[in-house]
Amino acid sequence: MELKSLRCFIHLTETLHFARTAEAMHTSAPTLSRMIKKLEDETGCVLLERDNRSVVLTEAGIQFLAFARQTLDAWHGFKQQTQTSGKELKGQLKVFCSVTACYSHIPPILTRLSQAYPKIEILLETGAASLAMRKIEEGSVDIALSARPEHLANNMAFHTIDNIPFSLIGPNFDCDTSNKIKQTDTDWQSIPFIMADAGLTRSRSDKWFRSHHLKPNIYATVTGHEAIVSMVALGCGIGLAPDIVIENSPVREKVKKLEAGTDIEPFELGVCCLQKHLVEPLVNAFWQEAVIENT
Ligand SMILES: CC(=O)[C@](C)(O)C(=O)O
Repeated sequence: MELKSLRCFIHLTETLHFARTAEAMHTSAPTLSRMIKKLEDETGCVLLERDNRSVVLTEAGIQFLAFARQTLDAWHGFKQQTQTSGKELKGQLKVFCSVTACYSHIPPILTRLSQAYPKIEILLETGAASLAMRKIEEGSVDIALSARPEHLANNMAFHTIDNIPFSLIGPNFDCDTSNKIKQTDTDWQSIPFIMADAGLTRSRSDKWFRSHHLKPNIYATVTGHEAIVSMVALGCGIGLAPDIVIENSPVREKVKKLEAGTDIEPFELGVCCLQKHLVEPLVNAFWQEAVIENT
């Protein structure tokens, strides 16, 4: 039985969707199907009832899910312990953050960590900020820098390292969008909006529209704050993005902050992992270095 199959099985019990889990676990739907079939052969049980339209966990599947979780936790614990030889920490730590956080917040943490523990190997994965929590929940990374979500799951540990304002931005050059903004009595509803697909930015954008009694005219829905800034810089519309992303963007000169967005609440950027992983030496080492930043 392979650990990867267990991880995929756990993920599949959450999505109940082969294509979505296959994509998230970087495999194909047929391979995932074979993996599940193999687990069923090995356990001698039907774990999931599936037809063309739905996937349902069986009673045996529920029991196997508990087994899969315990096995992965035990494996995690074992790896972390054996990697701690004497006082010197070594081994791999999977970290996730946005490309922006790689420039803005990760460098001092990694510098301190590598000075204190030169044998820790950091596997740094970058991606849309909105993916961080899911990556941690599904166990594909150990620790992440993330925005504090509106509802923090109670199995998550989160420590704030910075407070970051959001800004509403528009193009800083002559174009349809900037002309519409310039009009007296701007009709915000007519201006195309570059919308975040998920996460806190999505909910803050929805909230901004609601509080101004407007319906967004969505030009594009994008994943990743960096993409919002670059689409605004192309003149496609206006959008909401964290200041840190705007300031670190190579196209920052092409966008400007709009007064209309000054009422949007800032957010907390922090270090985040599963509560139960906080005791693991490598996770804890990273956590400590991230927390110092703020004290
Ligand atoms: C939320 C977060 O990770 C950042 C740094 O603000 C971002 O990339 O958007």
